[in-house]
Amino acid sequence: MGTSNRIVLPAMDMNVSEGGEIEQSEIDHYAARAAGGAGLIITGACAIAFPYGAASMKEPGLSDDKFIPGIKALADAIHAAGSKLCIQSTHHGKVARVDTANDRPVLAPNEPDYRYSMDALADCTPEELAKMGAATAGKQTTYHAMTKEDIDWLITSWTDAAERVAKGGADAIEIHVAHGYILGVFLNQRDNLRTDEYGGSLENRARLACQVISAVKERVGDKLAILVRVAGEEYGQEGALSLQESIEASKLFEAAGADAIHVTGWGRNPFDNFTDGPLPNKVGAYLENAAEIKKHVSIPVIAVGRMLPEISEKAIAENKVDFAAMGRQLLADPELPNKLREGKFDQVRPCINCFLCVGENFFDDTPFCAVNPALGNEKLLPLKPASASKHIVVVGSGPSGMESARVLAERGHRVTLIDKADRLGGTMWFSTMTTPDNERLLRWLKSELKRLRVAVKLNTPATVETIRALNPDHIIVATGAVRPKPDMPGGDLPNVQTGDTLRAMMLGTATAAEAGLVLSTMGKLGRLSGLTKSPEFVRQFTKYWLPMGKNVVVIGGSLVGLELAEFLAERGRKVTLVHEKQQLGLPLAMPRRWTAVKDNLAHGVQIHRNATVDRITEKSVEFTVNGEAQSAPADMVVYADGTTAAAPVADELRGAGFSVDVVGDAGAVNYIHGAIHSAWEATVEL
Ligand SMILES: Cc1cc2nc3c(=O)[nH]c(=O)nc-3n(C[C@H](O)[C@H](O)[C@H](O)COP(=O)(O)O)c2cc1C
Ligand code: SF4
Repeated sequence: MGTSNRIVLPAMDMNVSEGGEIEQSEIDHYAARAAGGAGLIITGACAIAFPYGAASMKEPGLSDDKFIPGIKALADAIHAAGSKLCIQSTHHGKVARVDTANDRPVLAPNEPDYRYSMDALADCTPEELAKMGAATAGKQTTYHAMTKEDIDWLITSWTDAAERVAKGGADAIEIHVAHGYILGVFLNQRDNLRTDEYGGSLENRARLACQVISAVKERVGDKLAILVRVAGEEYGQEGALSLQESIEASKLFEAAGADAIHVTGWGRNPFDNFTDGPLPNKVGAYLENAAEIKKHVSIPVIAVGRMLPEISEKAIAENKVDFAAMGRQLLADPELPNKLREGKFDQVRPCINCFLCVGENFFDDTPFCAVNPALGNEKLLPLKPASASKHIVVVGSGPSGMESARVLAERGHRVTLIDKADRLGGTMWFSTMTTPDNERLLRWLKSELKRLRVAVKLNTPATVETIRALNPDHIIVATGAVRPKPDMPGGDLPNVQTGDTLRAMMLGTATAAEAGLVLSTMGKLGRLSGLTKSPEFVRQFTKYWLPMGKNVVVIGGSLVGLELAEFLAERGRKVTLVHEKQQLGLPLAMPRRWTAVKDNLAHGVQIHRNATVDRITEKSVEFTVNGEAQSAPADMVVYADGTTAAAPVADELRGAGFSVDVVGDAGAVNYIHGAIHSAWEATVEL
């Protein structure tokens, strides 16, 4: 059931519209978010001049009447679900990869003089680089400085596109004046070096956007509301669009006929600044900019950028902004608005800010979601009840075990979840310390297990006897990976920890809260005199944190090692990261990987790539890079490599005659995304 409310689905391209035609799976995707209660659905970018100015050949087109039936089918589905439809309209300008792919010069105000650093690409695999460049392989982007005729063509194309949007029965059109697309590039003094009436002053730079807005208003203003998407600020380069300029531009857009301003953000370098904008790491990242713009216009303002429900509600109640757009959160849980309306806050599946969805955009691929396997496959929802209810035992309470238990219980099976540890969460519990967003997922999974009355038995190792006593019809083994000590000279020294021993150390005697306290206060002891009075804190601190010493060497710079290195360095340790490959941070999504590498360097982590460890001593790690022997001081060594899938218990149980499936890292190491997806696949039809 859709409804009128202040929650907006912002544009997120699905990359499925082959040849510009809106696909049924895309309609299902948006309709699910409308049925989930979002008041307004904004489509992903649609190309006004498709295929010209498109980012990909899978972007919906608005350039021909043949696209109107697709818009109509989408509008009907959204309206049937009780929501409103807005089509985002764009010309991608300098990021129009389709133009480069077809040897067409891309439109620009002028030949750009700004080239960004490509250093981050050193952390992409050859496969990723090939996929990223697939459409434009071997092609050189050339630019065409727009003439007055090109400008007239653009305005006409935009108004014709808007007319098709209106004929398709949509309620609104969003005109994109941000994210490095053509109108955003004209607005920016670093990109726009023109000396005619379209360059120079802010009024001149905003002229093209204003002309598009007023031409669209004149043609279809009685049928469509006009939203304008603008960056409240651009990050990563001095002299790029400032908040003050954005305020002035928004006033001009209002005067030109805009009915609402949608405030986003933009990082100037897609490799260095992507997690500043357009996809922020920070909660409520653009809210203050949106609030500031709202003070200067009289039309509604939409804020986006990790607008979590709690901050959205407050911001709207305080009249700071009028609407909250929630992108990734609605990918993770399309039912979020309905759940909030019904007071089921605990039931909202959280986005863990992993950037995997948008990572696919770099490859012109369809986004998938780490925590919502039904994204792009909405027909699978709601979950179908099991044809016969069985008793299923799930072994292991990491994300794959908990997700298996959740799906099975939701489908009507009787589920018992056992774990040898004394708490739920497996390695995810540990990862919540370095990656706090994972804590939200853990909390949600726990509360779902409670709601669905899954029987949880902790301190219960899976042996043939314990399982036999439970008498299950089927078993899901989700025991996670193993992390052996390093097989190298000195690998068994007491100063060497693996993910498993570190976890066991924390699990052994600390409660989650205590361990979290110890870790989160590392290095800040002097400022925490109140806490140091707690005997438990002193005990934990003395036992775990002090012996770690000042110098820590992390061996292995994949996902875990990279995040752990930053975590320790942030808390005052002198960290050296020794990594055997070139690319750091695999398999983190590229934008998050790039940021993590940058943050490690900013925190002073000494990074050695392509390094082979020769031996570990009680005080150092000796390694070789390009034939040169090197040494790093080490009071403690954390071995973050060598994670291996293994499920010996599955073989044992199969040998005893049980029916068994293996999910998560026990079957194939793929972290939270792999854990959730493999659990879903094993259970959605069981
Ligand atoms: C997979 C994906 C695709 C996106 N595609 C677009 C797009 O086509 N046009 C656009 O203006 N923004 C796009 N965005 C940015 C979102 O509209 C939104 O501004 C951003 O995700 C920040 O909001 P959030 O933190 O709520 O996700 C995309 C984001 C994601 C995650
Ligand atoms: S893939 Fe990750 S960032 Fe994207 S919506 Fe899902 S959980 Fe959030």
